[in-house]
Amino acid sequence: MSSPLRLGIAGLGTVGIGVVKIVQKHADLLAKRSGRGIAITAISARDRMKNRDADISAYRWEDDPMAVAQAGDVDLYVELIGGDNGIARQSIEAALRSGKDVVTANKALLAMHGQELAELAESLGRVIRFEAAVAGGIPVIKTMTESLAGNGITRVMGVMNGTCNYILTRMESAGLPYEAVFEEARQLGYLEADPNLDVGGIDAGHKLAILSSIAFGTRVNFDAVEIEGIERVSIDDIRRAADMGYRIKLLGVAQITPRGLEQRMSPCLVPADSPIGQLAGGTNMVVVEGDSVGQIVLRGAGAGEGPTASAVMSDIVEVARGVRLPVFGQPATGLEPAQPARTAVPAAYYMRLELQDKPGALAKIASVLGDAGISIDRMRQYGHASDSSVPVLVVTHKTTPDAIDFAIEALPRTGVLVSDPVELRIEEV
Ligand SMILES: NC(=O)C1=CN([C@@H]2O[C@H](COP(=O)(O)OP(=O)(O)OC[C@H]3O[C@@H](n4cnc5c(N)ncnc54)[C@H](OP(=O)(O)O)[C@@H]3O)[C@@H](O)[C@H]2O)C=CC1
Ligand SMILES: N[C@@H](CCO)C(=O)O
Repeated sequence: MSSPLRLGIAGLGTVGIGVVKIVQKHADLLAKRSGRGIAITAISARDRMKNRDADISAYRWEDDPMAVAQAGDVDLYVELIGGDNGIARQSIEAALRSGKDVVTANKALLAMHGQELAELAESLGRVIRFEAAVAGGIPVIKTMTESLAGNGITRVMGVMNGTCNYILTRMESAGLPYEAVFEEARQLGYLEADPNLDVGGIDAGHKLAILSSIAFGTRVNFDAVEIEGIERVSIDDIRRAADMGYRIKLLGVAQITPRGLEQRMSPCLVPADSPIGQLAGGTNMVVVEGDSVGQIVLRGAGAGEGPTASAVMSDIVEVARGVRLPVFGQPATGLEPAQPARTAVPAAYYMRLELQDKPGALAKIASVLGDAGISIDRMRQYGHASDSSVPVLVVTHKTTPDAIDFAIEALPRTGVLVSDPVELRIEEV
């Protein structure tokens, strides 16, 4: 057997300690599968005195991750600190320049600076692997770069933020408003330190931008992702959508169109009986469509110690085996800058309107939709919300986002709405 692969791990939080535990628990199995031992030599985190839930006394402690990144007795630098810049980025660059390969779970960093890092790594003959960065334990990066390498990818979509999926499914099952479930998620420790990364759709947008790059051979471009979070999803919409056979999911969709690359992360309605509609709690799902393979559906835990460390370990074993792949599946210098395109693919839409209960109100709504070129598929009026208002639901036939924008702007001018109209795209999944 060749000499062991020596790891330097920076970041000993949820994921870092998970990796330490697997290295310790499965030393023999990992050595057999890799053809060489896997040994931790150096570690770093902020607080040396913290109880780590694993015995780390055998490893050399460094206060500064840069010392791990540049250590002579480290072959592979495992960055599990996080953050889209700062020490995570500096230490990865230092490790590459010191002749080390890198494994990371850092989706924010890859979404923001993936292209520069990939070019640096490849110019130095190094690899960066990041299976854990998208959908935690689900092996989507390897599936796309390796197993689907023979396919033209036509569409990638999925639910890629477990916290948002937990909030949305819990709102429905418990009949609780968004604010109450958000607080519950905070108590359970599901939210990122900055909760807006989760509920604002940013974390999921990072993941979608990474997948787009691999799928379409384009430079990762997070700024071009159209993002809307789940904050405006109300319990009313969840109930009404359910009545009509739908569930609301924070859904990411990326596809190449003749106008350019569409990437959007937004709350959408999906059929309740579809695989995505059935996805409950913190679970993730990624759907990839290829021109030869058809549709692939991957489902599993998108976060947490075990699942995320499992994905990190798969990268470590890949490096130990001597597998060397370009960061985004093809040489970084050959990745095309994609023309960003605003979503224009037509879809059906759900609209919830709170109307004054008076003669002619519905006719005015129908007239605005007609003027916008929107055809109504289904319309349902509910019991009175108050003495003077009534909720009306509309499901449109397929129409364009531009037509919907036109209608949403025009509807308040009818003078029959008692609150702002709500519209959500219905995605075919
Ligand atoms: N948690 C999850 O389920 C998932 C996480 N990820 C990604 O994995 C990475 C790690 O996440 P996670 O383990 O949850 O994060 P944690 O917050 O649990 O851990 C972060 C670790 O980094 C250490 N750290 C922070 N700043 C510094 C610094 N300046 N110098 C040295 N060490 C530092 C912390 O030290 P100390 O412990 O002393 O405070 C801690 O050990 C992130 O990129 C995250 O996005 C990806 C998928 C899922
Ligand atoms: N905050 C993320 C963690 C995993 O990336 C989520 O909820 O999915």
